[in-house]
Amino acid sequence: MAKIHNLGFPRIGANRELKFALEAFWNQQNTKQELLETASLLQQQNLQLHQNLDFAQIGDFSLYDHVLDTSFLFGNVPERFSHSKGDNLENYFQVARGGAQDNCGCNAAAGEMTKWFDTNYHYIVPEFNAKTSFSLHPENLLTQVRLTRSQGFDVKPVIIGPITYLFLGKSTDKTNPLDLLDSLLPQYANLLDILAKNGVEWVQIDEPALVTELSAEWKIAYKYAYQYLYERKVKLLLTTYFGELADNFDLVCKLPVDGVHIDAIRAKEEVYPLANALTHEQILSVGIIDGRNVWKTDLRAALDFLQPLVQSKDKYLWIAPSCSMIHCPVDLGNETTFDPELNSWLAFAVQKLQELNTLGTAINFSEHKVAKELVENQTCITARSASTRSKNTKVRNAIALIQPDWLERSANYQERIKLQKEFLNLPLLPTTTIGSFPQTDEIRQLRTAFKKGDITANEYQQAIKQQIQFCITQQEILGLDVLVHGEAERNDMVEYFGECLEGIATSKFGWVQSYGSRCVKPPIIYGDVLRDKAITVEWTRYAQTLTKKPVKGMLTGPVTILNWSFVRDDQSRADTCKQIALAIRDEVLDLEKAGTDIIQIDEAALREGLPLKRSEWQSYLDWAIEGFKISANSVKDTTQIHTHMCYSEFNDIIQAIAQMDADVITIETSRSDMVLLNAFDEFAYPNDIGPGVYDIHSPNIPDEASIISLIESAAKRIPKERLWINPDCGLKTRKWDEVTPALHIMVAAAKSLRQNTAFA
Ligand SMILES: Nc1nc2c(c(=O)[nH]1)N[C@@H](CNc1ccc(C(=O)N[C@@H](CCC(=O)N[C@@H](CCC(=O)N[C@@H](CCC(=O)O)C(=O)O)C(=O)O)C(=O)O)cc1)CN2
Ligand code: MET
Ligand SMILES: [Zn+2]
Repeated sequence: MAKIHNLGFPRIGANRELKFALEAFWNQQNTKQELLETASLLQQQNLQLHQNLDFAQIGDFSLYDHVLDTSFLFGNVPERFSHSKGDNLENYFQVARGGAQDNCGCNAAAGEMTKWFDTNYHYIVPEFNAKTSFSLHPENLLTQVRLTRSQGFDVKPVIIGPITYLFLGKSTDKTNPLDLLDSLLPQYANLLDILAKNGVEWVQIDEPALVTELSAEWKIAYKYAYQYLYERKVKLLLTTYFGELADNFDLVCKLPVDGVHIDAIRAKEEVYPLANALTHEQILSVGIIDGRNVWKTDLRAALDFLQPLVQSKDKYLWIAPSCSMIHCPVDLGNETTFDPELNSWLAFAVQKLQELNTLGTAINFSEHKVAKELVENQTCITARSASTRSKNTKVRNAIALIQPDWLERSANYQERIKLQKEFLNLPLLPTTTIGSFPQTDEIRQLRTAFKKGDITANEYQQAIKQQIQFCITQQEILGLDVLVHGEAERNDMVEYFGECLEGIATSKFGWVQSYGSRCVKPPIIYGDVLRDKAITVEWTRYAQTLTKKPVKGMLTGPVTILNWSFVRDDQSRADTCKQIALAIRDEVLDLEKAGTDIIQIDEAALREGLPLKRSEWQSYLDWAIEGFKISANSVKDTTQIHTHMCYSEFNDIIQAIAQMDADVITIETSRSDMVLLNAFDEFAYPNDIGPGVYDIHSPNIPDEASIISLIESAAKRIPKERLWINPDCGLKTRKWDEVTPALHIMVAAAKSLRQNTAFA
């Protein structure tokens, strides 16, 4: 009998119940009690969905972030929060969101946030330094163990493994995180023993760092750590996901654990070799259902793939999704707007659990028992591959006609920028913003009313135009130099383009947690991508009629649309990227025709999309950069192309960024005190740069002196003639009463430097 199990389930709720409960709690609109009740209800609902599995996992639920939970589990709370007067939960949210008073009475900065491997999920980065010590706080986990066991489930706690935990953290001094291993391991050992005492047999210990390229010291640390944890009273299932083990394959095979989970979607070729390399009694857990995408599993193909393992591993075979399903929307059953054909191609988390059950029954009992499910599944799979819906001749012909000279601007940057400066007549240190202005409740409610049919398209458009007008007026008053329309018409920078392009579907409830209470609805790219009509031109044109200052056209780039969507699995990402690039190119050229002189193409996810293994970077960068160039570089020399990237660290890809040849790039630098600009300086990056001068993720209003000092510090690295002044990122998550004073101060700082003869 093979066991079936899950690695993790979405916690946000099918209707984002957790998001609303959290935000109400933070706004003091509900009590801690109410928040915890919602959380416990969601956990109960999730538990019921796991009834037919061999285990119910716990520890995958989190009120904010599972990495932050791990930091609290091991007592690793940054020192600046140690004076917090609140209870444990308040303290937890302070680390997540900032705001508590630190030792000197200042607002303590939130823990840094960064993306979880190559997903669009963001975690709170553990902080380490020479003084870091660990202590065990397993109470929450134990409560879950007891509660779940009392309902008759076999409980499998999920914890992040010690090496991945250290790997994900950052040192705030020069301490090597691995130096902390000796003090961390006894706490893990304690935890495992306590879990054993509470009736736990198996613990899932997540070590996704094993799919990255590890240096010798990290490999040694793996051996050391698992030797240390060897022969505890619980059994360990070492879970790897998001890619191949590659160089770490032998290492994993030799670790003294009771079982290994492998991602059979992304590391399919390694599954049989792993089966052969493990001892017969070691569990092999095969992640056969894609936890990162929304396509229905080909159950026949899965069964055929598993069959030899069923024979050879017998009861030592387990079956699971490839990774935790937190990266998947919750329930396809809630969707009402997909047509039946598309709907029949899809599976969200709830449906993936059903697929898992079907596979389990087929393997453990007989295929007869699930004959109906298997036939239905096969019908959908065959129909999808035969469908003409995913192929569009118009798109394929257009791709064949791409000319090499579309990828390069006619004149080089030096010549272009001269023309643009004359044409646009901008001052030294031009001020601008990254695109979005506050997405107020009013704007969201408008959109919801429009989508529900409570207001007409015309009423909606008029109302959005009023928002644009308000936004332009505010920017005029603030004295910004290059304006934006504010993106009020967009629910999200990626979803919006998904809604407007052919070959891409958007869901109604397909929410996926991005960080904390913030969610996204990644579009579903199911076919060839076509832009059959202009998307942003009318909004931009309208905004430009309201002002004499230039209004930047605002687009999301092809790589970012690709990386933040669910992507079709029947053609390469590179090919899909090229199709989106053509669609964006058409939009760029239409904007230009409509008189837009500055066009920004956001590539926030370009760097984020780098493969986990460095050896795969170049081939990704080749097609990603090509995609950007196709979309951007066919414009006239006088048209100024901007791009924006958040999430820092450009050192290792600066050459690729230079190849994009955007006239201006705006980046996130304020939190690093402009140190990130060193990459641009050392590489002698030639084009204009707008290093973010204040952090939009914080509600704090920056002060003028600190902005001036950041600009001066930037000017030491980049000639001032090439500097732009802007915030770090878009302002959509902020409130107007935060944005107005902050931008006022930013503009004042730029003006004061222009007048300062020592500077200008
Ligand atoms: N795709 C994507 N990935 C990204 C980013 C990004 O901007 N986009 N930024 C980075 C950080 N991630 C972020 C992710 C989400 C949000 C965010 O603000 N999300 C919003 C949802 C945005 C959205 O789709 N809004 C809908 C609103 C839907 C809604 O909530 N409507 C209410 C209606 C309001 C009412 O009637 O009261 C409801 O349905 O209940 C819209 O504007 O149309 C949220 O969670 O709150 C911010 C940053 C990295 N990854
Ligand atoms: C995550 S990058 C955001 C870019 C977008 N133009 C905005 O201002 O919101
Ligand atoms: Zn950004």
